[in-house]
Amino acid sequence: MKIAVLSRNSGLYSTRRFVEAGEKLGHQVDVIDTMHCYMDVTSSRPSVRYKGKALPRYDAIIPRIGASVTFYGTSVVRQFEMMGTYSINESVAISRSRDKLRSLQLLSRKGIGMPRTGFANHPDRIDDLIKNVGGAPVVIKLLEGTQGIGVVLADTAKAAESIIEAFMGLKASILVQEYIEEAGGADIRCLVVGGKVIAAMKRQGGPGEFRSNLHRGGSASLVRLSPAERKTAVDAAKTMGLNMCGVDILRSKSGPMVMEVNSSPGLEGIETATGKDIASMIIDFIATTATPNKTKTIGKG
Ligand SMILES: Nc1ncnc2c1ncn2[C@@H]1O[C@H](COP(=O)(O)OP(=O)(O)OP(=O)(O)O)[C@@H](O)[C@H]1O
Ligand SMILES: [Mg+2]
Ligand SMILES: [Mg+2]
Repeated sequence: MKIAVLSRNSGLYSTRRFVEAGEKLGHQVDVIDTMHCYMDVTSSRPSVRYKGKALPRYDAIIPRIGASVTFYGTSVVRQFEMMGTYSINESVAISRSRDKLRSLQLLSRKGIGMPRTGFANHPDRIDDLIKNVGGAPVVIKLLEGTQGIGVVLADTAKAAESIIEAFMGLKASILVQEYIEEAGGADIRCLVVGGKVIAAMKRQGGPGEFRSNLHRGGSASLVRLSPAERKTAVDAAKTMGLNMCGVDILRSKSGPMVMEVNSSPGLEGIETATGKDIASMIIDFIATTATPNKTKTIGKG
């Protein structure tokens, strides 16, 4: 097969691993810089142009769309879909999961466990917003944050109000969430591919840190999932319509709670923690699933 990895940087661990694994399995794998693709969207024979030439026909693409380039990146994926190229994750599903508001609304509608969450743009009654998710302590998150930046734990209602006011002053959209203390500064990353959890790891924050992000000094280890956790991860992936994703779960007193679903999950942490060749498992999934001109929208909303 001819596979393209849409990635801004061919030196990234995950990108390199897809190329390595694909070539080992006998496929041709090219890395295409998403942001350098351009296209004639009105042509009756859609194509993607790159560095002065039309790209050859690929059987499948693996989009690795960073959060900051979601808008343009998904439009490039859409163009490939119009050409009949199979994308492991569809453009609509990527957009859906990127929008935290939209994805939490959809997950909640499907009855998937999640921390009580309030969204606000500019509430007149911040005290009510906090009370509505069960009162302090609460976690306040910037809608656009990643790597744990912009995620704050407020111990008291007073602290929460000041933090929310500060974010509002910066015109940032925020989310206020019940703090799941019993998670103990850890979360579980479940890697779902083709409706199955193919790998999972526990990430534990450093001492005194409630955020488990590896970028914030967290450490990863192997974990055994309960059947309920496995089901939650698979249901979340299905709700988002993603064939490949990382589902982040908190272990709470009332069962697994989904925090977010990531459509471009990194491979380094999870391959290291589990010792599995995950890149090859993903390439294998593509090789058995990719059918030309069969891009269909899975998931709703
Ligand atoms: N409601 C909560 N209760 C307890 N811990 C939480 C809660 N929300 C987040 N955390 C902790 O903070 C970390 C960062 O939060 P979250 O994943 O929402 O932020 P992010 O900036 O989107 O990170 P990412 O890089 O994973 O996208 C989580 O991995 C988890 O350990
Ligand atoms: Mg995130
Ligand atoms: Mg996270």
